[in-house]
Amino acid sequence: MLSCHDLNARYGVAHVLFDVSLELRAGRVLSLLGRNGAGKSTLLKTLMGLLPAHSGTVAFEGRRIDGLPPWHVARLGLGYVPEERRIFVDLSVQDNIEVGERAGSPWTRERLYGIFPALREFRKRPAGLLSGGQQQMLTVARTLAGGPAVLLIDEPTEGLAPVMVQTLESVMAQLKREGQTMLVAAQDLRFALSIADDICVMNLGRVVHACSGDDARADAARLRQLFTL
Ligand SMILES: Nc1ncnc2c1ncn2[C@@H]1O[C@H](COP(=O)(O)OP(=O)(O)OP(=O)(O)O)[C@@H](O)[C@H]1O
Repeated sequence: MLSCHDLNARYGVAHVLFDVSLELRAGRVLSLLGRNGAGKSTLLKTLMGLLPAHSGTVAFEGRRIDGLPPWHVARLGLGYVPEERRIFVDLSVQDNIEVGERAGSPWTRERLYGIFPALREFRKRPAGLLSGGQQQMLTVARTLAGGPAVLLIDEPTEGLAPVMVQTLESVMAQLKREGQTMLVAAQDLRFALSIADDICVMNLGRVVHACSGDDARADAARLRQLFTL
């Protein structure tokens, strides 16, 4: 469904992604693991067209999308939840979701409220009054409201209290059960393993290991080693 091949990306003269290739299949969750600075965020930005690919290709549903502007990539069906939560703090929770809504999205507001009950409860509140974890949920819900075929999420558990991490984990598991295709960048090995069908480990801008989630869960110690290279 979404793939890249020999992707290279730079910030100015700094070469950050090196020949990255991966494939995300429909209905699956790919966890992109790597410690700080491994290149996960840069990869998501490059897939979205927020950072131009220096070389290599990105394809979505059989069509080249590298070189397209981010709004076009989003319209084709890629939804991006950046690491920093970009909610409209003065708008209500409901209005924030409405901003993301697109006609024909399978993720109707009622369905989203079913998955994120706290958002239903606080729907009239200004979004700026939500906790960090609830703001993270709102960002995910707003992106889903646009009906993305693929959801790209950057470090969803970063900076959240353990109880919120658990909530988010069960939300992501439910999204997965409902067939949402996802690419999830994470440093949290336990979280990444809990939802992954497939795993890619990045280090210093390269994919250093790729395997199935089942293989990774069977030998988490080896994965931890690779991950901390
Ligand atoms: N805007 C930028 N300009 C220059 N270098 C950058 C920029 N953003 C990131 N980098 C560098 O690119 C490399 C990859 O960073 P990236 O943020 O993609 O890693 P990451 O795996 O997502 O880690 P993190 O979890 O810290 O975001 C790092 O060496 C980082 O310092």
